[in-house]
Parts: sequence; structure tokens; C-alpha cells
Amino acid sequence: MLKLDLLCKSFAGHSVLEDIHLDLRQGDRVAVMGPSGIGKTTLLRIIAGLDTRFRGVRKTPDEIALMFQNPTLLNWRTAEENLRIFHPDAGEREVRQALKQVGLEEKASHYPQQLSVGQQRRLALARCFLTAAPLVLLDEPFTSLDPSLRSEMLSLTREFLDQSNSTMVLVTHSHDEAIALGARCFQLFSEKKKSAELVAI
Ligand SMILES: Nc1ncnc2c1ncn2[C@@H]1O[C@H](COP(=O)(O)OP(=O)(O)OP(=O)(O)O)[C@@H](O)[C@H]1O
Repeated sequence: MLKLDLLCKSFAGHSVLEDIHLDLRQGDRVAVMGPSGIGKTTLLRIIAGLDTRFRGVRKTPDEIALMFQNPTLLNWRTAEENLRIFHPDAGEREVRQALKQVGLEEKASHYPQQLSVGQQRRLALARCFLTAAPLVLLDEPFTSLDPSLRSEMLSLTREFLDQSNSTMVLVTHSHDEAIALGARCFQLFSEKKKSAELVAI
């Protein structure tokens, strides 16, 4: 369902990633790890189709859900509208159910700034999983959360993934997160800076 043969990605003539090969099936979960600046986000952006300037071949489903460290909510839209605007085909029941699942049923008409940080993060999670996209890409969405919110977000994410059977690619610095989500680790090595290897955990 996701196949990437990335031969080379460079910025201004400087090679950042080379020879990365991914072949994932529906329901697979992988975590891309490695030191800061190694190219994890660059790789995720290529998989997402946000960066098309690379040498290689990418094959993904049309529908891809994305979640970043920053919740990227629209502050002038209510919680419910923040879900609807990204999923215009979603039904009333689906939207309600998604809000309920993240404990925001009573906050449907609140604006993001009327929500706590944790509620905003949970809303972003609900938005990401609302339509059970076949491919879900997560770029450090659990970083800099307090421990209880992080653990809550991880449980909710696992719940959503179990329900949707989406394929997940997570960028993270944390083995614990990979384990909590049942993901295999895919390590980008700094010394080579170019090739990737699958590391079982
Ligand atoms: N738009 C850009 N233009 C030029 N260089 C870039 C651009 N985006 C990323 N880079 C460079 O590519 C390299 C990889 O960046 P990337 O953000 O993918 O790393 P990362 O592994 O996700 O890092 P971190 O863990 O710190 O988020 C870095 O050296 C970065 O400076």
C-alpha cells in the first residue's frame, strides 16, 4: 500500500537522504527514528507527497492523514468545524463519535482558544483519524506533552489505529512511543546518513 524507493533527496545540491526503501502493507506500523537533522521529517514529507523534489518512486493511497507536533487547528472555527472542514464528506454521527472518543463531546461548539492544550491536541488527533485514512503519518505528535497527556494521547492513537487498521508511519525520538503503538523501528543512521535499516524491537 505504501512503496517508496527513494534514490536521492537533496537540498541545494547537498544530499540529505539516499537509498531509502519502504514497502508497507495495510495495517503495518513503523517508527522512523534517528538523530536530529538526519532527515526524518524530510522523509515523511516525501511520503506525504508534500515534497516531490526527489529522485525515486513513491506509491501511496490517495487519502493520507497527517498529524504534526503542532496541532494546527483553525482558531476561527469551532471544534466541530475543525473536523468538518477537513472532512466535508463526514456524517454528523461520525463527527460526534470522533469528538466523543477524545472526550470532547461537550466542547463541539468551543473554539480552539477556549480549549486546554490537552483538549486541542486531542481534537487534532480526532481530526487525523476521523475518516480512517488508509495511511496515517505522524510527525512527533507526542513530543513536549506532559506525561499523563502523552500517555492518554498514545492510548487514543492506539485505539484509533486498532479500529481503522491504518498503516502508520511515526517520526519519533522515543522507543517507548513506538512500543506503545506496536510499531517496528526504522532507524536512519547518522554515520552513513544515507542508508536506512530496519531494526526490530
Ligand atoms: N527546506 C529546506 N531547505 C534546506 N534544507 C533543509 C530544508 N528542510 C530540511 N533541510 C535540511 O535537511 C536536513 C534534514 O532535516 P529534517 O527536518 O528532515 O531532520 P529531522 O531528522 O526531522 O530533524 P529533527 O529530529 O530535529 O526534527 C537538515 O540538515 C535540514 O537542515
